Amino acid sequence: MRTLIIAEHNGQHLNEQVARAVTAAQQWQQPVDVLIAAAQPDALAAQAAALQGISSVLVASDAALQHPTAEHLAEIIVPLAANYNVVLAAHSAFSKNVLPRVAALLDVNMLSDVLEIVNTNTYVRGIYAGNVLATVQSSDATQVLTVRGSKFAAAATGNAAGITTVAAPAAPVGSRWVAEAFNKSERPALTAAKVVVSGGRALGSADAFAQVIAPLADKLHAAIGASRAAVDAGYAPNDLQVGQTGVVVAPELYIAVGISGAIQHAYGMKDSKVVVAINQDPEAQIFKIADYGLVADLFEVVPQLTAAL
Ligand SMILES: Cc1cc2nc3c(=O)[nH]c(=O)nc-3n(C[C@H](O)[C@H](O)[C@H](O)COP(=O)(O)OP(=O)(O)OC[C@H]3O[C@@H](n4cnc5c(N)ncnc54)[C@H](O)[C@@H]3O)c2cc1C
Repeated sequence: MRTLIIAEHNGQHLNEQVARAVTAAQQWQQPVDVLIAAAQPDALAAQAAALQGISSVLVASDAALQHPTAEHLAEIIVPLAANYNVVLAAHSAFSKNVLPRVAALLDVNMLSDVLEIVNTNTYVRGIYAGNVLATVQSSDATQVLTVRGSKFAAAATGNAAGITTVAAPAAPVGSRWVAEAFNKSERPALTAAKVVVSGGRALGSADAFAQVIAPLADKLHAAIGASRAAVDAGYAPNDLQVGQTGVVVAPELYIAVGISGAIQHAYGMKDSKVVVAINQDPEAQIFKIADYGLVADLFEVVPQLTAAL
C-alpha cells in the first residue's frame, strides 16, 4: 500500500511543515505520494518532487483551488484514498479543517496531532493539554492522521519524483470562499520563527506590548507571542496566542515575559529548544519548564536586556 501526504501551501510555496510530514511518512516503509491541490500547481509540484522520500506528486488543478475550501479538498482526497492505507498531513489550522472531513467521509477515526508513530497503526498523542501521553491503536483500513511537525526533522531536497495529474471534482455548492484578511507584519511568522518573545497578563496593556515586548523582539528578529490572558484582555491580537487553544510553537529560543506557565500555555511552547522565563514570582510554574529563569520585574529588566543586545 501507499501513503498520501496532503500538502499545505500558499499558492506559491509549500509550507515548510510538508517536509516534516514526509519524514513522518517514512515510518510505514512504503511509497509516499504528495497531493498538490492548487489553481497553478506547477511550481508547487516541482518543490514537492524535490523532497527526498517522495515516490510521486499528484496534482489536482482547478481555478476554484486558488482559494480552496476544506469541503472541496475533501472531495478531491476521498476518491484518491482508495489507493492509500495512510493519509497524513502536518498538524495545522489547514489540516485540522480538512482531514477530519476526509476521515468522516471515509467513516474512519481521525488521529490528530500525533507526536510519535510507534508502528503502522499505533501512535503516541498528548491529551489533557499534553500532560498525559496516550498510546492509541487504530484498526481502520485507512489511517487518517495529522503529525506534530516539530517532532520530525524536515526531509532533505534533491529528489526528482514523477508528477501525475489527478481529477479535481468541481467545488461543492454548499460553501464558497468569500474573502480573507491578512495581518501584514514584517516579523517572521509565529509558527516558523526561530525566536519567539511572548508576553503575558503582567504586561497590563497593548501599549506595554508595543513598548516592552516589540523592541526586544525587533532586536532578536523574533516573532511575538502572547498568553491567552493577554489576548483576552486585548493586549495582543488573537492570532498571537500560544497554547492549547492557540498555536503550537517550537523555536530555538522562547522568551516568556510575565507569563505564569499554566499547562494550557506550556502545551504550546514546551518543545522549544531553549526557554527563558522572566517573572517576578520565584514560585511561578514557568520556571519548571525554563532553561534560564530571571526573577525580576519585567518593566525593569526587559528594557535593560533590549538595550544590552
Ligand atoms: C480550556 C482552556 C484553554 C486554554 N488555552 C490557553 C492557551 O492556548 N494559551 C494560554 O496562554 N492560556 C490558555 N488558557 C489559560 C491558562 O490557563 C492561563 O489562564 C493563562 O495562560 C494565564 O496567562 P498569563 O500567564 O499571562 O497570566 P497569569 O497567570 O495571570 O500570570 C501572570 C504572571 O506574570 C507575573 N508578573 C506579574 N507582574 C510582573 C512583572 N511586573 N514582572 C514580571 N512578572 C510579573 C506573575 O507572577 C504571573 O506569574 C486556557 C485555559 C483553559 C481553561
